[in-house]
Amino acid sequence: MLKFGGTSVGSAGNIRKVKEIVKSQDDDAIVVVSALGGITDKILNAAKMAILGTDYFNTELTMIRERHEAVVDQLFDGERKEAVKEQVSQLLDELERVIVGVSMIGELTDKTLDKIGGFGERLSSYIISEFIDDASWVDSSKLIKTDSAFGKAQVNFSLTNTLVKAALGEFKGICIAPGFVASNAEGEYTTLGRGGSDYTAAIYAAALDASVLEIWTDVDGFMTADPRVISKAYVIESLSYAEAMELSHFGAKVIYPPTILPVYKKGIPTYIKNTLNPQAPGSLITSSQANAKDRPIKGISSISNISLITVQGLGMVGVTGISMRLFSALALQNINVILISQASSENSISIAVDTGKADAAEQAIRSEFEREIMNGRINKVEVENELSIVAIVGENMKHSTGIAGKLFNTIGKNGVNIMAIAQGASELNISWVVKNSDLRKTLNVVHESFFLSENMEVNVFLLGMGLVGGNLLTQIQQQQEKLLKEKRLKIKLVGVANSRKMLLDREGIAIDGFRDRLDAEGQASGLKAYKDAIIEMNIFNSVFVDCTASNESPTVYADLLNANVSIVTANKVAASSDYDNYRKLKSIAKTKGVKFLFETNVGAGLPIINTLNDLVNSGDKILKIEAVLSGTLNYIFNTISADVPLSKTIQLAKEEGYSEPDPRIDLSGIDVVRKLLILVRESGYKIEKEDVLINKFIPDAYFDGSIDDFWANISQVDADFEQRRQRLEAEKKCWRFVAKYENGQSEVGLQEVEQGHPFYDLQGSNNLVMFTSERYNEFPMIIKGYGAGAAVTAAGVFADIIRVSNI
Ligand SMILES: NC(=O)C1=CN([C@@H]2O[C@H](COP(=O)(O)OP(=O)(O)OC[C@H]3O[C@@H](n4cnc5c(N)ncnc54)[C@H](OP(=O)(O)O)[C@@H]3O)[C@@H](O)[C@H]2O)C=CC1
Ligand SMILES: N[C@@H](CC=O)C(=O)O
Repeated sequence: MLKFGGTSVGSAGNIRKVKEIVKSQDDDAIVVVSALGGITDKILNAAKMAILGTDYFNTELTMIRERHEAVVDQLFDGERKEAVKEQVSQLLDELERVIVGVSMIGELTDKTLDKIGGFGERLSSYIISEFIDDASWVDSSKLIKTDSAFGKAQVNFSLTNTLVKAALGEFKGICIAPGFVASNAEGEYTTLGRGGSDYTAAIYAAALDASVLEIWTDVDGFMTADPRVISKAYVIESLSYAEAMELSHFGAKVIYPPTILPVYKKGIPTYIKNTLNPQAPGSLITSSQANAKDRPIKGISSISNISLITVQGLGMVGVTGISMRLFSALALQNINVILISQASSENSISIAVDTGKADAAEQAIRSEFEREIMNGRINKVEVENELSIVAIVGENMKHSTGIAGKLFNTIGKNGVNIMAIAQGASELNISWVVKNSDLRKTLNVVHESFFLSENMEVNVFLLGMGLVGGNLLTQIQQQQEKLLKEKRLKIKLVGVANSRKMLLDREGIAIDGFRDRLDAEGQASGLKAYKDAIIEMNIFNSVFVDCTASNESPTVYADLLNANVSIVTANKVAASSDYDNYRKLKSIAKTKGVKFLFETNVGAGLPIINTLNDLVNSGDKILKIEAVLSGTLNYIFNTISADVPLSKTIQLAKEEGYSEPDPRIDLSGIDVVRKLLILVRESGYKIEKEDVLINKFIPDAYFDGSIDDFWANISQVDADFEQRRQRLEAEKKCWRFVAKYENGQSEVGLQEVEQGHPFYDLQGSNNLVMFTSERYNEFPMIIKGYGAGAAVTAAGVFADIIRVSNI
């Protein structure tokens, strides 16, 4: 038993493929076909136009005729072509007569719609039966008998089975049959519902005890999720009837849901195959038990444009019959309830319905419970629109504990609000309601967290692509493949911005040539615009990476954290801002389950903050911090000599990429104050920058003007410094800019350090931190190494980004 859908028969080229597939069968075959893709919509549209009294229906009819004639022209030659055309033309004339009739009497009943709705299948099945040599044709409308519920008739299976068996039970060869069409006891046309051709094929398959049913469509099979939303979705090799039924109900439009029941009852294996890619293995639906090794969930599906109606009232508690009245009222209005969720207190019940039916549903409920609403026993009938239902489906969920916990934890961490939840006792399906705007993110996060996808993805929004940001991108580019291969971690750049422009692409921005693309395609930016765009994009596992030295960029952190975007920052401004702000940011991150990481704020790529956190978290108490924390200053004091004056060393530190974009931040001691503040705070103490004593070594006057003034004047201090340097050299001492915290006292300043002191041999731009703690007391813990430089800093930022992924 084979069935080909609208796209599969949508053109002459595809019909040729259908013929090849059918001919390659080594058994007898009944082949059910849909109308040429899009034709049924056109027919129904023509009818609707006719009743509206517009002539547009003629245009639709002409297009329908031309499409069929073109297919016939391409498939047939000579006399055969003329004969087929003639037959097709007669069917189209008949269709036209009915539609003209509709236009004349101005009435379009469900019965008429059923009469004309099946013309597409009658036409396509006739053309294909003529095109496949030796194929016969059978009229499904004579064999599939239904009641008279025009539009979505119910099949009379006992009569249908008898008729199908009588007509085709002994059939040998290839027989083509139209899908979708049926008839009632009076012989009037009925139809099986949109998508009903699948159902037709399943009805034939079950009646004839077919060895297999193949549904040929335009996708490779049931996918783990909608591939238009989740690029990593892949084909599910095999699934049970129950799983297929659940997935198709929840929006996976691969198969028409009623199709499953007849084949399930007879245990007929059913394949979903792709006509346009026949070699692909497809999906197999069988009754075989789920394999214990299978993933707990097979697929994720969703339905959009849902409304949630909540009926609430203390007067509902313990009152029998409320649910019965609610659902009867809806059933009377022919309203399908897609999801039900009830609080165990019985104080409220929420139902999800198609938004198109929401008004009618609300009215039905209000009128059914008019008395209870009047007397206050029911105090709320609330309708929320623009929602979606998401469902995860898998037989193996019942063998795995913690699925729901993991599911809702992951969704929650990504800031998606769940508005209602339903899970059947069979544990085959967990469904929940989210806002339409959260749908894409929800699907991605769920797909990812259940490892339906091979890789974990972290989506990076970068701010600032100067020295550190630029190096970071190069490192990501170099390491991307290895991380993907060995850690299954995909670092995806989805946004870049500098102070002028931003470039955003949820599918990923190639790092090669991104600067040119930012210039050419980037939109005008600003911090607020970039932040709003990030929140608006609402991408799962997002991280905002701040590689600027901006005082303003930290002002967007709180909003981003609140929107469940993690922050990784090389910028020290936030963590060294007011203590309350620092605490607030940490607290939002904690509440939202996202990360606020700033390891590079102290010692660049050195593992200082993480080590400090480990000490404190494991119960140690920091008693004293002594540190050289400025790469720039250490470099300056290691480089200054009789030949290289102070002003030149500052310039060199900038060129080496050690200094802040504005080196006055280093020279004034502000950079070290920021770092000390962060260390003291991370040690668990409250401190503000005003609490730190600064002993400056360059007079304030040099920092007051513009940066150009600074560069123009700074050489004035060279002579004095050279004198002081000579004295120091004679005393075999060196300068170190030291930060110190002890007993609540904090200070930073220039110190003259003697040989033998741990700071004395600190070379180049290195940093050194000594933590004296309760545990590391007699011998303090020392962390030492490069404390500045774009490459090591970028590596530290990179490590923080990887930390966000928790791998
Ligand atoms: N160098 C080092 O050793 C270390 C540096 N850091 C920190 O790393 C950060 C970056 O330093 P570095 O790479 O040297 O700086 P750069 O000056 O080289 O780069 C800064 C980048 O930030 C962008 N930028 C500046 N202001 C804004 C803004 N308001 N909005 C958007 N983008 C902005 C700049 O863009 P535009 O060109 O448009 O102005 C530029 O792309 C600093 O906070 C520094 O303290 C931390 C540890 C060590
Ligand atoms: N400018 C800073 C860079 C690292 O934080 C320094 O010199 O240490």
